[in-house]
Amino acid sequence: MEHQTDRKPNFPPRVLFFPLPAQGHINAMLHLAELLAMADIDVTFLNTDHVQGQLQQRTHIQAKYAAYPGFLFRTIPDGLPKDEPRSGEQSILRVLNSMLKTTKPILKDMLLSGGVLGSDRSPYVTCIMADGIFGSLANEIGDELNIPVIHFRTISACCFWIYFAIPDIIKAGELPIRGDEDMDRIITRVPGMEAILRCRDLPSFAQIRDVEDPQLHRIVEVTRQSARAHALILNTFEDLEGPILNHIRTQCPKTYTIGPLHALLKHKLTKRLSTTRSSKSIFEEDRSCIAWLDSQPLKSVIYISFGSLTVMTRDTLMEFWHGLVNSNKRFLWVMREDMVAGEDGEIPPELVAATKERGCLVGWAPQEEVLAHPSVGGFLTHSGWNSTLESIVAEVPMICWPNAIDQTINSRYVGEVWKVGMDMKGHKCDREIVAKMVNDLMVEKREEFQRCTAEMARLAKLSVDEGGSSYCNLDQLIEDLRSVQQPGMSIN
Ligand SMILES: O=c1ccn([C@@H]2O[C@H](COP(=O)(O)OP(=O)(O)O[C@H]3O[C@H](CO)[C@@H](O)[C@H](O)[C@H]3O)[C@@H](O)[C@H]2O)c(=O)[nH]1
Ligand SMILES: C[C@H]1CC[C@@H]2C(C(=O)O)=CO[C@@H](O)[C@@H]21
Repeated sequence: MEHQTDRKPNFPPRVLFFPLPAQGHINAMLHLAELLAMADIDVTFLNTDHVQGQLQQRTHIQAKYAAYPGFLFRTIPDGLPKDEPRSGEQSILRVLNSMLKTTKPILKDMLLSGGVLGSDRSPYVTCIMADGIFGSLANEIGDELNIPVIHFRTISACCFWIYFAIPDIIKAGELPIRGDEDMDRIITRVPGMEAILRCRDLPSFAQIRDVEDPQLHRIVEVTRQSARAHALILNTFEDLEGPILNHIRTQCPKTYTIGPLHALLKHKLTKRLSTTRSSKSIFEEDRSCIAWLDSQPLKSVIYISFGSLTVMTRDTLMEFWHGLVNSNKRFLWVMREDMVAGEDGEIPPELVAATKERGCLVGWAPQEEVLAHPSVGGFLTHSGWNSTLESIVAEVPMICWPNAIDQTINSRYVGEVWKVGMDMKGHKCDREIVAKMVNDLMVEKREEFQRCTAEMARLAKLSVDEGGSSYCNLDQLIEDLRSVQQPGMSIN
């Protein structure tokens, strides 16, 4: 069989997407993959066997993307036994570590075997679009096979930049954190964030008590690898994170900001008069909540979702529930079946019963549609990056209950910089606080937030409209992908 490395030039470009197998990563990368497909760039979307199985079971993804002639799904093992649990934050770290150990030779083999990742019209991968968290692995493969690599990091620019700055923070003696009483100390060594960043706002992996922490060092290393990539893509927009992006570009000059990607995709699909929406979720979407929302008054409902990975104790869940009930507001709550930790994880039946009056519980919602619904007036969120962007676009103010990863810094920016919501971090998560914050968001401070959410939503929409920064950056990225050096001229 012909090798990728033996190939003759002049085939059309084909971009290989390689996301971390987690919902927030798959969503963002599928949005971009579709945008490229719309621009006649062929795409191979590489999912793990496990994720592709879930998507096939719960969505019409294969049929939907078959509408794009050069769009292929391919799969790769994640290296874990078939029956190993893969839900929740700890599990995704296990999956990540397993893939970092096992994937490289398999992926390299796939790339070397002509046609495995391509089709007749474009048999060879001309660019690897790797999730930034796979950045080191992807750079190694790119170097060895002479294929350009672009990193798509699905977190906020703020979080990316903090990881980049960690060695300087440590050198300046501002890390480690020295106990709980240290959490309000300001970290001054991140350029562009000199006065805003407290220890408690650092990404969770950076809230270390030991500077040798191996997990943090792996994340810092992978982040710094983006400076070696052909380009870096961030799902953000200039008017949101401009000052930080200027700093990032001192290290990663070719940084494309093309977000909010879901809004850019929607804009382009609408222009094509193609507005049918379909699920991309590895969870079973329950659309009954849309009918429920249809029967609620304007902006009366608070929507609650903690994303695809958050796990909480039953006690925390009960505090949220009592707080919501005591707030007297209507609520729509996404309660994943794997969301409550421990064996006692079943949703309390009394919760389900009492909620019926003024609430609606679903296992997984069509979130973009929910946030855009006129009945929704607030969002209690874990501050995952996709949820944050979706809320900004929908002009819905947030209460942030960040749990881990980048959520701690995203929530700080939501509360203190963009002023489109309130940060619960640092407050005890009890029913009084929850009820008060819900009331503040939905009633007392509603008008105050409205001004900022309306302005930020306006800027987000401008960025994805024709001539806007993200719209133009996507065009440049497409040009770049069409012109990147054809691979396969040599094996290093
Ligand atoms: O009922 C639901 C709940 C969520 N979503 C969607 O699922 C995605 C969730 O993504 P995100 O908000 O980013 O949260 P996580 O699933 O927790 O994402 C992980 O990945 C993100 C991107 O790297 C990080 O920002 C988060 O911290 C990390 O937990 C969003 O697009 C939501 O619209 C639904 O469609 N239905
Ligand atoms: C499992 C988490 C490890 C870090 C990943 C990440 C990142 O890009 O830093 C973001 O979200 C999480 O899903 C990933």
